[in-house]
Amino acid sequence: QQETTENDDTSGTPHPHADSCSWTGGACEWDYNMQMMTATFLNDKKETFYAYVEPDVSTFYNQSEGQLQPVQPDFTGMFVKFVNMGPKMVRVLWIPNGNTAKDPLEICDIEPFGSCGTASYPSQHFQLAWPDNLDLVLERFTTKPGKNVYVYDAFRGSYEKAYRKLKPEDFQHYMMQYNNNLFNKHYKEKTGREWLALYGQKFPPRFHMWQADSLGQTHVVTTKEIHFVEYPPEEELAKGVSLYGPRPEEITRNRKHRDTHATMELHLTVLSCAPRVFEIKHFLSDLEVDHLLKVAEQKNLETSTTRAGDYAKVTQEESTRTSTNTWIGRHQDIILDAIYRRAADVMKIDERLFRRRRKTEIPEFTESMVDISESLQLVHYDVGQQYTPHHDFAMPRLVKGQPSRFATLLLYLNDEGLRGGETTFPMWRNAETSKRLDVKPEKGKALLFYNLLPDGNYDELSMHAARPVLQGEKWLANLWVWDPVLAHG
Ligand SMILES: O=C(O)CCC(=O)C(=O)O
Ligand SMILES: [Fe+2]
Repeated sequence: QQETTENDDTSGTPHPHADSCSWTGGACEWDYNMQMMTATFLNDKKETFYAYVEPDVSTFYNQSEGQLQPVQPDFTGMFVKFVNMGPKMVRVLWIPNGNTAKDPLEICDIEPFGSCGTASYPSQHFQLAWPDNLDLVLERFTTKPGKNVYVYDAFRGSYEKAYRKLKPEDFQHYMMQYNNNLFNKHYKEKTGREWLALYGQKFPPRFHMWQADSLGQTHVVTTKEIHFVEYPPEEELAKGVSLYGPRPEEITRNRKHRDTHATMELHLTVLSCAPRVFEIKHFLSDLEVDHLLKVAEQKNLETSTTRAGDYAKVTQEESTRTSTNTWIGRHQDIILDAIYRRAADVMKIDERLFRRRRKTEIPEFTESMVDISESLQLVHYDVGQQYTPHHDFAMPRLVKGQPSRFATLLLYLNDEGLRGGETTFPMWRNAETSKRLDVKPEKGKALLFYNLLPDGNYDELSMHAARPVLQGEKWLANLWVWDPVLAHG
């Protein structure tokens, strides 16, 4: 008889937060790769946690475990997280090529007891200093493969000393990071991955996450948000949509500009299992694509920054993101509203979460009345422009709920005359090739990927890049969905 151990498969086990996610449109399904683990903290205090354990690569090909081996990617990049366990702001500096004679580059400032991070490579040299005295180096780090987290601890691990020196609130934050480091050890043992999130504060993501069991696996979504096929009159578009969503009769009225069917099917095809990447062809109709481009033309595109609307401001070399972009909201017109609704359907998330809500709408979502989606970001790349490897998440902040970018939906708006400009996942896990996974832009196609894992950790493998455009131009729209909300009020 088999002993019951903490390694038991948890499929069939109720979701530990089932009570709080019944409204999410199916997210209470428990991911079958979640496994129970125990972490030990100070004074031998133990806590259970459900960790996401990456399935054997053979299963990505529908073969039994152990049949195939993962191929080491050519790409050697990695994510690096810096933690500031001190009461003062700390600046992270990068010394390119280890050349200290040159001026180091500012990577990010870390709030007291906070963290920040960047995509990097092994054998890179970083140093930490107070922003007002960069010559006093607090800590130096050289990155190593497989080691993502680098901690500056002002009290060198002595929580007694921290207790004596810090205000109670600061000490509490110190202990959060202290416990997080302890948790990371257990988590790494269990999963082989480092814990990039911050332990002990929030639910795992409660929004639906599509399974990506095997390459080519397809999920079918039936949506009422059928394609627009003829242009609504300008007056209709100019009216916009209420912040709380259109009234039912407005939806009926705009239906006459759309396809004749009551519903349409969208297919999400798995391109990668780890990270989870799905391709959705014909997400947008030609008319909808034309509309987005028209809206973009009416705006002045600005040079893109990294992680706009986000917390960690990463000011790396200027060449990381060379495109131009602009933001457009859901409420601008009925076509945009329909695109948001369709996006919500494709993610199996209630569309009302993609806008502001009245108090009576989804009261179970207690975090905030704020939307979980950002404005659509329209991006334009000319020949030579690109976005170098990066993650769409930013490191957790010491705020309730620890909001983060959960999913990314990319909408490709053109392909004719375009060479290059692929979206690429250089860290994807597979058993066939050491090459990156390239996704070719195709007009109207969407790409969905998750930046978080089902257990709430940040997925390092979700690293991606936009390859340089070689010929023509590239137009793209980005939709980011947060867990739980962007602006935590
Ligand atoms: O342009 C692409 O294909 C990817 C863009 C991207 O990763 C981003 O804007 O965050
Ligand atoms: Fe991105």
